[in-house]
Amino acid sequence: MNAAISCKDLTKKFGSFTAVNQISMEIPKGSIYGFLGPNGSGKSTTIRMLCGLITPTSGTGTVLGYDIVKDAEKIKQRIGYMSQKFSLYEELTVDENLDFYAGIYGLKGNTAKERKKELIEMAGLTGREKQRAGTLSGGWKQRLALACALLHQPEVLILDEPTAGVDPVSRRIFWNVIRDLAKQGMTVLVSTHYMDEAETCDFVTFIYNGKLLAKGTPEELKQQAEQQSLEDLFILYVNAQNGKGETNNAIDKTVI
Ligand SMILES: Nc1ncnc2c1ncn2[C@@H]1O[C@H](COP(=O)(O)OP(=O)(O)OP(=O)(O)O)[C@@H](O)[C@H]1O
Repeated sequence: MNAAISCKDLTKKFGSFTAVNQISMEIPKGSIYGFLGPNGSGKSTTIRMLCGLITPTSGTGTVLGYDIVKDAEKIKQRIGYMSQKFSLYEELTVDENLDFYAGIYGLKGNTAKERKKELIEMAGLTGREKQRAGTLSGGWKQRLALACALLHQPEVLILDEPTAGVDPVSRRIFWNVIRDLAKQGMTVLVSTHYMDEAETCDFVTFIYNGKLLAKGTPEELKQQAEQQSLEDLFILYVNAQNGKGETNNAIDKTVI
């Protein structure tokens, strides 16, 4: 498989606590890969290791062929990353935020100007260039953060709960942009708590207590566990792990 991101037995311990426990996965180029799991299950920690922001305790991984430990700086230059906090400068305008990130990515002159123009249009921010980021609503902030993460035309986009706290209309607009990017060949790894978003991913994984429980296409996983929706499946996994609630035998077929 032509994987844009892959990892094997990726593990992160904080002291004696294991936040991520031997996660292995392969994310094909040009796919949208959903990362699902309850709060504190280890999604952000895994994402931060893959972005080269924190070092794994053990295990290996590559992004676009670069080693996540040895080539962390190269990975940071080649991917777009959007954290839960959006990383915007609230006192700066839309234009100034984009200029700041263009500087970080080494874009200059006309290249920077043209790229900014394209992204302002893509994000639907036309007319708001002089507005301070701090005064934008959640949906606009989110799209500005996405525009900043895309300035250097990354091949891989990593989004950590990009739509948390954003209204349904803005979420839909955001996902239309993400799907367009994937159609153009971008690989997208996205963590989310929204099952409607997960249903439209090409592949999903369930992570719980730092462990990867299942992975596959949404259809495969639902069929194997005989569930109508990913939400039902998600609840089933969590209950099965906690040894409570209703479970079914079919779940054994999907759990890794
Ligand atoms: N720097 C750290 N030091 C100690 N513990 C940490 C650190 N970072 C994360 N953790 C712990 O690791 C576990 C996994 O956290 P993580 O943020 O990866 O989960 P998550 O699945 O992204 O959760 P959420 O959906 O709430 O964002 C949590 O118990 C968290 O408290």
